[in-house]
Amino acid sequence: MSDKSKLFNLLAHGHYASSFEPEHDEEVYDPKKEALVRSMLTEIGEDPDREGLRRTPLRVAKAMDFLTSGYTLSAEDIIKGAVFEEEVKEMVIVRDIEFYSMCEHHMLPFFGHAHVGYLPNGRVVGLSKVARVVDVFARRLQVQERLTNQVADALMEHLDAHGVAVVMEASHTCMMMRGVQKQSSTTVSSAMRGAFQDDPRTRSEFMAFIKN
Ligand SMILES: Nc1nc2c(ncn2[C@@H]2O[C@H](COP(=O)(O)OP(=O)(O)OP(=O)(O)O)[C@@H](O)[C@H]2O)c(=O)[nH]1
Ligand SMILES: [Zn+2]
Repeated sequence: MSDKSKLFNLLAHGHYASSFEPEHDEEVYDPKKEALVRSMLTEIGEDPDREGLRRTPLRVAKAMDFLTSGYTLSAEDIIKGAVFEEEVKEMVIVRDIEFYSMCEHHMLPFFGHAHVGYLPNGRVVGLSKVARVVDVFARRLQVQERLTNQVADALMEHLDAHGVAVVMEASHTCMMMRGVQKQSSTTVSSAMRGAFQDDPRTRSEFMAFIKN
């Protein structure tokens, strides 16, 4: 423990609490990622050793791991862990599921809402799992269209549904903060499978539900 830490602990706690460390300079989370972030900071003309940036490589490494945690998750496991036999014949819709993803071109966030519907085939899935499946694919480097398709295909395959519909609406910060700099434009993508693709009335019913 440094002399400064000892003094801090003495003032704060009246003793040298060895478990309490006001400074965490030595904490290492992922040396390779942290070294990359440190280089990036240097390359953009920053001083990675100034106080505000000292723990930034570690924070960025942790944030990147969270934002790309979808690579380590399986939509199949999530869906199959909460499928229930249920004779439901009507469409089920989970709408306005917030999501945050990162575009693979600029590694900048895009975010918005997903609307997911399916026509059960004797089985329903726990509702939270629909939102979890969105996150499994959103927490990766993505393009919005692929993300939309992956959510639809995973549900179609593992739920054995009569049909699945996914509509995603998103704002892309790579189009807002830089590049073309359009603040208000949003992108809508859709993926229709089974009955939602084959039957215009089924598709219209879904579209009407998500508009309200
Ligand atoms: N289709 C699709 N395009 C995306 C998505 N996210 C980002 N893009 C686009 O990917 C394209 C990459 O184009 P490039 O010309 O290689 O990159 P750039 O020079 O940075 O382009 P600008 O953004 O126009 O400055 C851009 O048009 C982005 O708007 C996405 O989710 N789907
Ligand atoms: Zn982008």
